[in-house]
Amino acid sequence: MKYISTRGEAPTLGFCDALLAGLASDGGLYVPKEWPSFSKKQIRAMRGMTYQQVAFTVLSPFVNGEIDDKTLKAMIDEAYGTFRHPAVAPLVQTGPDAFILELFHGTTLAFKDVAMQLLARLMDHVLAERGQRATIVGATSGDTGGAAIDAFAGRERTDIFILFPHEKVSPVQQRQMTTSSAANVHAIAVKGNFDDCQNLVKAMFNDMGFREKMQLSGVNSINWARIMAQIVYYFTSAVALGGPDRKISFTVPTGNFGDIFAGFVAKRMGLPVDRLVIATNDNDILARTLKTGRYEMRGVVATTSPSMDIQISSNFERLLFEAYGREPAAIRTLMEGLKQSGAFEIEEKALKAIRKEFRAGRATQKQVAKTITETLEKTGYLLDPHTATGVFVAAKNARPASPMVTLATAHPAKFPAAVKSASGIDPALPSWLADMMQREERFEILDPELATVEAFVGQHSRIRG
Ligand SMILES: Cc1ncc(COP(=O)(O)O)c(C=O)c1O
Ligand SMILES: N[C@@H](CCOP(=O)(O)O)C(=O)O
Repeated sequence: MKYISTRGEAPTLGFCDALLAGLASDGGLYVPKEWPSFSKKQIRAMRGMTYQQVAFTVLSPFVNGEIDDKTLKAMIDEAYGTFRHPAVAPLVQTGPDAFILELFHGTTLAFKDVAMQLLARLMDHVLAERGQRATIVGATSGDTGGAAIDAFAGRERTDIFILFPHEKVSPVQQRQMTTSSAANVHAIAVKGNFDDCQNLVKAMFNDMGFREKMQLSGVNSINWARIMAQIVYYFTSAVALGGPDRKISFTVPTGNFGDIFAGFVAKRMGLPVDRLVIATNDNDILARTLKTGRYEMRGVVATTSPSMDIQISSNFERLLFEAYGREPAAIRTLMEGLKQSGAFEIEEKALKAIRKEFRAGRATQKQVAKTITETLEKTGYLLDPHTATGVFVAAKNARPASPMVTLATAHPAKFPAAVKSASGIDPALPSWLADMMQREERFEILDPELATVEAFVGQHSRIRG
């Protein structure tokens, strides 16, 4: 399997090189040259497999033998051995056809752990084999940062720098990033929003001198391996509900479009998926885009689901690439428009292709709070605000007698203020995080300027700038 850039001007890479590259050198995102596919018989054979076995089956075609099977299996076992639920990603039924896919049983209580625990092991392995080191830079609206720091803390071959929006993440999210005692971990509070953080990370990658000198690598979902690992739970959950012999719908709380893009890939790989529903909060750029065909940035508003307070939805570029028939020139034009004017129009044919695959809806903060209250009253299930966004939108897009799975992307204890105000319940942190709010914090506050951030990374990475 080879990997190509959505902008068509970066070298084609194998799996291990794409893994270390993160962003392509032309500013695009790597995608597999073709989608591997499974027959119904092969998908049926996943019934009764463990999560780890399905992961190996689904990921193997992407890794393509660049890591031997025994080593890959061991990494998968170790990564998912860190999860606190034996099923890794269990399903909970909350209505006759309504299901919640719990993706928060990892160490930092968000779906990011699913991919990040594997990514850290994959990177470590490839760097060790090559005798290389890497400087990892990442942007977070709250969850990716904690998951990445947990997965990479103390690793000998990597230094990790996580940029988060100052005073715009929940206290639990912040402390998951700022209380690590590992010397290779650096949390940076940027005076700006998540889009500023993400733009700074992309700008560091696009500064070729800095990129090469620091041997930059990325752990955001711009890195193909993140998406790859997230495809697995679409297969495990669909198969548990009778797939591939009936179609399952999924609603995904969406920000950077990585998680739902993984669902799109699962469908491309042969999984019978009925509806794929994008759920946004008040930062509804994706819902507006599907309705109007115009991707248009507006100011980010702070909501009770801060991890989805995003306007520049990176992985939408991967979808555009598919919708435009994998034509990189078209993607270059669209992305140039976004850079110049903060907007672009999607041509009719591509928009039709997107609308064929996706639906979208938005939940206001009031609707999110009401969904938390009512779901608790009706089912006894306590939702976090991101998942509640999904549950609200799922209800509007469900079909009678057809299973709808909403992805539960975070544990309610990560967002206690919003959860308590809607439900009256103060969700407790699990035992391993119980002293989190008492731990000492260590982080740097920086202006959102490329030179400032590069100088900080250059001074503190063990690969000296
Ligand atoms: C809790 C939570 N839910 C949903 C999302 C949205 O996921 P994605 O960015 O993959 O669309 C994020 C982060 O992006 C998140 O942290
Ligand atoms: N919500 C995310 C934003 C970054 O998303 P990623 O999936 O591209 O890493 C976060 O929690 O940081």
